Amino acid sequence: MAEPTLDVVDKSAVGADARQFHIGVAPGEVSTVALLPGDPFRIPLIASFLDDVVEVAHNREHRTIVGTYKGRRITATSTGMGCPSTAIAVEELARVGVTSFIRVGSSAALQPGIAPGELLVSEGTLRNDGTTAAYAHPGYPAVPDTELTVALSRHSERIAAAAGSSSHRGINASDDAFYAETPEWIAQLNRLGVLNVEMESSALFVVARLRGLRAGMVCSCSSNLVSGMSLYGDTHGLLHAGWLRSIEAALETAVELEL
Ligand SMILES: O=P(O)(O)O[C@H]1O[C@H](CO)[C@@H](O)[C@H]1O
Ligand SMILES: O=c1cc[nH]c(=O)[nH]1
Repeated sequence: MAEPTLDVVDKSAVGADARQFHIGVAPGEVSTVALLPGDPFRIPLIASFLDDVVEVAHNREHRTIVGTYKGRRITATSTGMGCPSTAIAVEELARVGVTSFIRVGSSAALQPGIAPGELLVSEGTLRNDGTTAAYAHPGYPAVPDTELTVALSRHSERIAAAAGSSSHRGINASDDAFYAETPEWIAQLNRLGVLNVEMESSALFVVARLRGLRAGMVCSCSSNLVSGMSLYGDTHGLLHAGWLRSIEAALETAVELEL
């Protein structure tokens, strides 16, 4: 029997000029820079810094707004949790015109002396995720844009210090499985000097590099996994204050670098 002829789809060429399938955004509706929280319910926090805010779309976990900060157009889109939905958000935002991305997330500290609400700026990500394995060799580094990271770190340090808090910079890990972070894994990351762990930056940095885009990340510390400080403690107010400082640092970076 003859093999059926397949008309195989090339996804790299799909939908570049259309309303995007997952995020629901069309070309021309967003700015060149996007802030990326994980949680759609954190989009209003970003909106509180902006003027003339418009909601562009809210489809699945991806809520998108556009507004202005100090005269610069700013987009914010929630990625949802984890690398699969983050890779989709970055791919689709790039198709509609975004060229720079700053993740404003939450993350658990892996070194002693870091408290909830302190800021954590990424200098690179240990890729403990499955999504980026589909994109690149295991040795391919997940690294943020250097110029963006230097500016983001400077603004984070200034804004944290003004509030009597701190900002740290270093290598973080991206895990896929929040509840499979065993004590052994946490101790191993700590011994490697890894500063913090979250779940999205691996995809953000790898996809951004492969597509010629700029990316960076600043997180608010949610808990400290080597100081017995659990997520379920009374730290939400501190985490929230850190989110506000991380958003301000990201916005100042976007203005300074004209992203
Ligand atoms: O608060 P966000 O930005 O979602 O970040 C962190 O919180 C979630 C886990 O609780 C993961 O998405 C992790 O990366
Ligand atoms: O991956 C993560 C993110 C936040 N907190 C954790 O404990 N793990």
